[in-house]
Amino acid sequence: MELLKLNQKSAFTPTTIPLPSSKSESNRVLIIDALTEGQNTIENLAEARDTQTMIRLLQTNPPVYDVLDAGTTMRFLTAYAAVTNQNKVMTGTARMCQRPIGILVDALREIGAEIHYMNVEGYPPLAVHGLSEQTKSAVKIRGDVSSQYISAMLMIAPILPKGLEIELEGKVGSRTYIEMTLELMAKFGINYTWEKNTIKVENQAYQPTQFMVESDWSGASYWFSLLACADSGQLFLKGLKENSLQGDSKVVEIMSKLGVKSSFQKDGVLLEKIPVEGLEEFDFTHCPDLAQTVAVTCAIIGQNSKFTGLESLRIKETDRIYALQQELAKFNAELKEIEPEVFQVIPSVTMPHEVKIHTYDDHRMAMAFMPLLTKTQVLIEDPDVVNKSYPSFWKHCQLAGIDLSNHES
Ligand SMILES: O=C(O)C1=C[C@@H](OP(=O)(O)O)[C@@H](O)[C@H](O)C1
Ligand SMILES: C=C(OP(=O)(O)O)C(=O)O
Repeated sequence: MELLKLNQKSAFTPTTIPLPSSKSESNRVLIIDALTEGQNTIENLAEARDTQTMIRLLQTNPPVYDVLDAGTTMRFLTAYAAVTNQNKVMTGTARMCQRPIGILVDALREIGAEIHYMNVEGYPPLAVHGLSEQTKSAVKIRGDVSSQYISAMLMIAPILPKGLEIELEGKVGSRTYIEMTLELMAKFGINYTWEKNTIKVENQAYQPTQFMVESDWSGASYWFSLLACADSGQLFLKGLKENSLQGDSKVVEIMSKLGVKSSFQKDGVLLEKIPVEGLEEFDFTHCPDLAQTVAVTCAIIGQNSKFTGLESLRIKETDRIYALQQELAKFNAELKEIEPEVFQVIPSVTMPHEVKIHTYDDHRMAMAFMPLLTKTQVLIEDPDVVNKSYPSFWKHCQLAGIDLSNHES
């Protein structure tokens, strides 16, 4: 077992963290680019494995699209393969084949795509046989499982001869990601309407565009957390904008209550340590990728808090609720379900001299627990797991002055 040892450190001198680019923005513009007739200029695509996998699959066009563990790549490429009328097998890691896709497959079948399950009904692997004729121009999609199904359908909508009307059914989670999809489509010349629960996109052409991918706010969240947990310090996060397309920019507001002040500058944001105001209730419905960061922060800084909107965490890279519960317990903190789907973070009161974090094939488990090094020595199992979204994460930790080394198990 590969282990990374992070030595305890609680003060940070001002440092600039370059940050990776957003994989969510990158994976959307890559699909839009593939659907555009004409030349786009896209700058700053993400180094994330999820994005590099998408680039490789689009460029090499193999008969089997193996997306590894990338949810957006699986969902977006399934819709892309259908609308471009291709025969493709869609597959991924064992975990990817346990992440549901039935809602997207149903929607694609409704508009005329031919798709078969190759193993278990509702889950990858899939055999996509394209969409030769659009049979319907309106679909209903439930919004409470994954917004990625809706984003996937929206991006192919302008290409469909009859356009597409999507009625969102029930509670809509990760709404900010649907907004990101539509705002990006608009930047590439697409008109749409979104009234109440119905989004409508007519048949129209994407326009060649110049686009620069922003830095990744989900990746930025770990640096906010580090400062929230530290005794003192300042960090400058490069390439973030105040008016972001990414819903995870909500971390600014959340962390302002947990001891981090953000000041936007021309080319990024300056983080400074301030007194904790305390916020007792957090709803992660629209920013699920921030939940682990904030849970660990609250557990470390002694902030007893209530968490809701965690439902989708169970079907991500791992069951993130279970994973958090197991790993928080290692330093005597808890994520306790106090009523159905309502959780309480009960902070740590005694800290062991060393904590070994298991990462469950989930990049966010490794990164979210890094700030624990402000209180004790930390060992991270399988540190390369960060490559999914943030391959330079440990290098950036070193830039921040963190002493880390490989450790024999
Ligand atoms: O569309 C996207 O880029 C994403 C949407 C979210 O997933 P869900 O919609 O499944 O919550 C998020 O968790 C994921 O990391 C990226
Ligand atoms: C859930 C995530 O990604 P995906 O669903 O695209 O695999 C994530 O990056 O935290």
